[in-house]
Amino acid sequence: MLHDKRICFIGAGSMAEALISGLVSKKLLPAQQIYANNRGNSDRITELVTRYGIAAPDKEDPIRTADILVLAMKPKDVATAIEGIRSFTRPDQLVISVLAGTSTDYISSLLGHPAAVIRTMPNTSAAIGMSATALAPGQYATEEDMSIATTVFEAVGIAEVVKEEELHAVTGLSGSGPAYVYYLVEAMEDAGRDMGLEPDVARRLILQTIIGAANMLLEPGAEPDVLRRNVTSPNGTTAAGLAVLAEHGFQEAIRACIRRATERSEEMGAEASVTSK
Ligand SMILES: NC(=O)C1=CN([C@@H]2O[C@H](COP(=O)(O)OP(=O)(O)OC[C@H]3O[C@@H](n4cnc5c(N)ncnc54)[C@H](OP(=O)(O)O)[C@@H]3O)[C@@H](O)[C@H]2O)C=CC1
Ligand SMILES: O=C(O)[C@@H]1CCC=N1
Repeated sequence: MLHDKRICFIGAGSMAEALISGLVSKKLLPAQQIYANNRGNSDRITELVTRYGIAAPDKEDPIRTADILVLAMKPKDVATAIEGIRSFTRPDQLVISVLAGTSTDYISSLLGHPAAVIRTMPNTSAAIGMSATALAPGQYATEEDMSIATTVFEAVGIAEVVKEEELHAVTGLSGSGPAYVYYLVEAMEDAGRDMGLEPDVARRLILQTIIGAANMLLEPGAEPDVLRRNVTSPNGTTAAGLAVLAEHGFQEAIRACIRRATERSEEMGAEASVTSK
């Protein structure tokens, strides 16, 4: 479906690289049909061209000729970025946004035409084909547009269709989510070091524990509270450890973290639209 399409990334940072890496390794379309541009860091573009074999830069042409534009700059930069490319865009292009907080209507208004915009929230695990992505169509996007966008994100992980207003919560949960897991690993590694374990041994044990637990949860009928109880022997080590987590407000901390990240997504969307005024 995408084999003859041209995709141009506007913004070439971490998220663009994760998607490019995933798309190229999954061979969803030839790497030479993928373009990336940014505000002006040409070394970064050269790095992506060399690393993934994507097409060499050409400032205006890929934007004019692309079938799909992927907006991948920070939300605060979207107005300036679109101002810079607006005259090269076409009304029939599909616009996929990965921007936190930023509404499809706002992007259409910046483009100045009823653009088919699909708002998405992937995560950086797209780089290894393991993103958890949610997508929502803007008011001018068709079913075919959604089908194309879903194909893109299914190539780099799983894709779930949600209502646009739910994307703030998705951002707090799974967009930012990899960072929470890395933070947990950092804390577990510190603890392992404190207990005298070799860091490389501790890392291997921690990662296999996380992978094993995630795979247990993927088994049919698995529930986290049941699995947790299965680990927790009465008066044993797990019960002792979990009691300390409860004393430190672990569950409340996680809920507050995701709530705050969700609110921040809402704030960033509002800030981006104020900046452009
Ligand atoms: N990082 C993540 O885990 C995730 C990020 N996102 C979203 O992805 C988007 C990008 O985030 P991330 O990749 O982390 O950010 P980065 O800071 O890594 O990259 C931002 C990119 O945008 C470019 N840019 C800035 N201004 C313009 C402009 N006017 N025209 C063209 N390009 C411009 C920058 O170019 P230059 O270097 O030249 O300044 C840079 O290439 C954000 O909106 C974020 O909400 C979504 C899901 C997960
Ligand atoms: O931190 C951020 O704002 C972006 C959005 C989700 C992950 N990173």
